Amino acid sequence: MLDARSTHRAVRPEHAPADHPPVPPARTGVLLANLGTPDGHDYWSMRRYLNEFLSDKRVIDYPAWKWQPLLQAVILSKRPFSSGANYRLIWNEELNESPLLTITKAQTAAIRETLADWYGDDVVVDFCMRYGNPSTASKVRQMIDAGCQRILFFPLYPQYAGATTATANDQFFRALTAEKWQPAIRTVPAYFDRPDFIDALAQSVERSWADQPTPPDLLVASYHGMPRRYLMEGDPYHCQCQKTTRLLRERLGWPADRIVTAFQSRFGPEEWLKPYTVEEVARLAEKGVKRIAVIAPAFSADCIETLEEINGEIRESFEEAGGESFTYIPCLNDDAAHVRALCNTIADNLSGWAVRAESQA
Ligand SMILES: C=CC1=C(C)c2cc3[nH]c(cc4nc(cc5[nH]c(cc1n2)c(C)c5CCC(=O)O)C(CCC(=O)O)=C4C)c(C)c3C=C
Ligand SMILES: [Fe+2]
Ligand SMILES: [Fe+2]
Repeated sequence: MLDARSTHRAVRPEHAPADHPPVPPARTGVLLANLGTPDGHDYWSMRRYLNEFLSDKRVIDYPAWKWQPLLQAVILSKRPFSSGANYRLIWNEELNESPLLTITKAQTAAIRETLADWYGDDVVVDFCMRYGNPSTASKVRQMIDAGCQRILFFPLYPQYAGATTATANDQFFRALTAEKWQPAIRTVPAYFDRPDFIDALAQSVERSWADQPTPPDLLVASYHGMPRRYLMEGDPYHCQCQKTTRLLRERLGWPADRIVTAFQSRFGPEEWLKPYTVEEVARLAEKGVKRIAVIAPAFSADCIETLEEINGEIRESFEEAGGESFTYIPCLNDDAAHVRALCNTIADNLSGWAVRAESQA
């Protein structure tokens, strides 16, 4: 939804004949993007969503002649059931939507409110998904209808990956090909190394430590994985994840051995980035580590990979190997320090496009 407080009205230009289309006053759009969500956890909703997701060449780069028969005949006949059952465990029944959608709506509302204070109604804020709804194309259309002659596109992934940031940008640029009047465009790059983002992560760790009478022995930073081959072919995601851990550790003032980096969510037969979180937590427990906390710094919002995989499968792996206390530190979601860091990131990238009310005064 675009900003309801808007006073902007479309008008017909003075020179124009009666049938000239109305031209809305110029505005700037900020379009947030996250990964996606099925419309429901039933078989067909899951199949539609997974088909769109797993047919994306940025995610799975095998040639279509090799991959599509396997995807259509084997994977999409089974995975919609198993994934659907996992979604059912975490589904927001009240709103009938996935947690990722609920949280993205809350983030958007909080960012909209802050940017309205900073820029008034010249800047409109909305969100879209790469897969599923609301689609990127539908939101690009709405923004152009609302008069956005400039759009700042912001994929909500702290670290760059071809499978996330680049494919979100691809979809955005594809949507623009349908538009007669293409707005000026900027895309927001990875923001994992911003001090305000690292500070928001560190505060969430400090809160978790303060909440427990006996603090955890160590922190596992668990990032979504990807095939190791993608790293070898030039994807910087691995390095940006490692650097995120280092910056977080430095901000916390901790020694190197108090944080472990690991990668989760392996999919398919290839080797992925290692160590695998599910194995690493078991190894730690076998070595005698009794208390761990897990944080997921690659996810800007909790989703199936955090709520179900980390807090389910990975927790079980630790406990079965002898671990005693497992704390999951939630994603930053609509936490105030996170919203502030995202708004600062947006403001930096809007420089020269929009003027903040404070500096106008
Ligand atoms: C945070 C960064 C992410 C990277 C990097 C990433 C790479 C990547 N993912 C797959 C395959 C799957 N991803 C799945 C879910 C999923 N992935 C991310 C983020 C990243 N993926 C998120 C936020 C989610 C959760 C979405 C949600 O709706 O909650 C899944 C599970 C799909 C399912 O069964 O529901 C798969 C499979 C690959 C192959 C890949 C690297 C190339
Ligand atoms: Fe993924
Ligand atoms: Fe690296």
